[in-house]
Amino acid sequence: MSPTPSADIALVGLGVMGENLALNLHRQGFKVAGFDLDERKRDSFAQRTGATAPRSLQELVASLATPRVLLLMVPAGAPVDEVLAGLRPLLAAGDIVIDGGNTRYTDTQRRIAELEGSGILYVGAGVSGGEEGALRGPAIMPGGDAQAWPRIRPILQAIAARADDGVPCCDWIGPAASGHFVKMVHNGIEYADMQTICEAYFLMQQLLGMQPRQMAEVFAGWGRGELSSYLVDITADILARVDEETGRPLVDLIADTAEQKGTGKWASQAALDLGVTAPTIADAVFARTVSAVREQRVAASGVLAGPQASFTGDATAFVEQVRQALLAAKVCAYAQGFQLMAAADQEFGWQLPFGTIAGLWRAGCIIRAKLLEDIRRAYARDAALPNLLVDEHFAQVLARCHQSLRDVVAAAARHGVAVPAFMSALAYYDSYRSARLPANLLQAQRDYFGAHTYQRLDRPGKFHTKWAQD
Ligand SMILES: NC(=O)C1=CN([C@@H]2O[C@H](COP(=O)(O)OP(=O)(O)OC[C@H]3O[C@@H](n4cnc5c(N)ncnc54)[C@H](OP(=O)(O)O)[C@@H]3O)[C@@H](O)[C@H]2O)C=CC1
Ligand SMILES: O=C(CO)[C@H](O)[C@H](O)COP(=O)(O)O
Repeated sequence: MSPTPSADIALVGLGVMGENLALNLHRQGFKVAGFDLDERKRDSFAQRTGATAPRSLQELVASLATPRVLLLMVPAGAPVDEVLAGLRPLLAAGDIVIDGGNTRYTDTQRRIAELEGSGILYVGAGVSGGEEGALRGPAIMPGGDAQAWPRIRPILQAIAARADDGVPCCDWIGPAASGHFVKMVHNGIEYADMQTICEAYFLMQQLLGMQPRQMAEVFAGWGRGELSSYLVDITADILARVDEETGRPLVDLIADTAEQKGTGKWASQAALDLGVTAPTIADAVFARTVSAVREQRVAASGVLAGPQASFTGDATAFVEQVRQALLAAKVCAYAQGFQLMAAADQEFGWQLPFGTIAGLWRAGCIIRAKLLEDIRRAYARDAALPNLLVDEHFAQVLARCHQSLRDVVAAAARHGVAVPAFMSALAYYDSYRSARLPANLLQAQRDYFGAHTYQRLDRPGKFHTKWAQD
């Protein structure tokens, strides 16, 4: 006789995230079963967790208590479709499938449509925190079929990180693909956060000639103040690390060619599709793409002219300006990310809980930062905030820091140091605070060559001018 199905949850995909989430679930007292195509991963999982690791999806499903809960942690794209195709004939109405990978939200929309009528409850859940977060407590952003939430809530909230006030970093995001959309925006902000930190490092290195060890101390100091965040902390650690073989700072030995898996690009594409201004997120993606053409850059560095100036100012004062510039740019990037979510909210009618989202990003995830508590408070003051920049707290932060952002961007331009994310954050700030922009001339140009019409400030309606004089 086969044993009574009793596992609380099945993990499909026992790689970096899957295995660590399984260990986390096991530690929290849940009975876990796991499956991976790779036999060695199944064996390692069974050894580390003491849980069952059946050899087929059929046996996996048979080991689960009903209604069944399955968490997919396979690579985004075709593997998710493959697993779903294998699972579908094995599942019944009321069973819950959670895709915890970095799935593009449009794929989640498609899969929800494909499962319609099956009774299977589908959840797209963004998970952030990397290997360590998966093991100790990630931030989790589930969205999809709300009927699944009462059943999966105790499981997901038990394994999630907790913010300082004890609130779990996992809450219901909304219907359809909202969970994966929010995770995509998280990653877009992550790209911008990482790029602005890299630009701060680059400026201190290129203009002030600072060594990684000195910059490690600077970042460690910043991490104790208003820039307190996981990414600043790990930057300090990285800069302090010495290569054992050569005795040199390890960071100096790492090739300056960035890779990417696509979530930042998707966030930028979504911004373009939804008509949202998110230049700092997009520039963070472009900063990776230009870094990747290293051979061309090396060749161009011997051909193309740039300024010869060397830095002559007060180094200590400049480091403080860079800190303020980093804070200002960070606020601009978060403002863009929240604008992107607001536009999706309008488009799809998701009713996204912006304050809750900021709250659950306070711990566990890669962008966790002190600033997120301020964002949570901003949305508590005004749930319909048109832009984070106009919240009273953040308007004051920008009032205090925008001049440093200007000075740093100007210094970078004068010395020929590329800081695309700082520059686009400043342009974003200045564009958003400008009551008048030159789009009046642009509209006239469109009307001139294409009779596209324009609107006037002094009366309603659409107008066309016959611009060319005979
Ligand atoms: N790593 C990270 O820091 C984070 C990753 N994510 C996301 O989580 C998901 C998983 O990532 P990660 O754990 O890093 O990836 P890994 O590649 O480490 O693990 C994925 C696992 O899924 C297995 N797999 C692939 N296809 C199937 C299938 N059809 N059936 C069963 N198992 C399968 C793979 O096996 P094999 O290797 O043999 O193909 C592999 O063991 C991705 O969407 C990723 O973007 C999200 C947050 C952070
Ligand atoms: O989702 C994550 C964290 O939240 C991953 O770390 C992210 O996918 C890394 O992205 P990339 O490889 O494009 O830098």
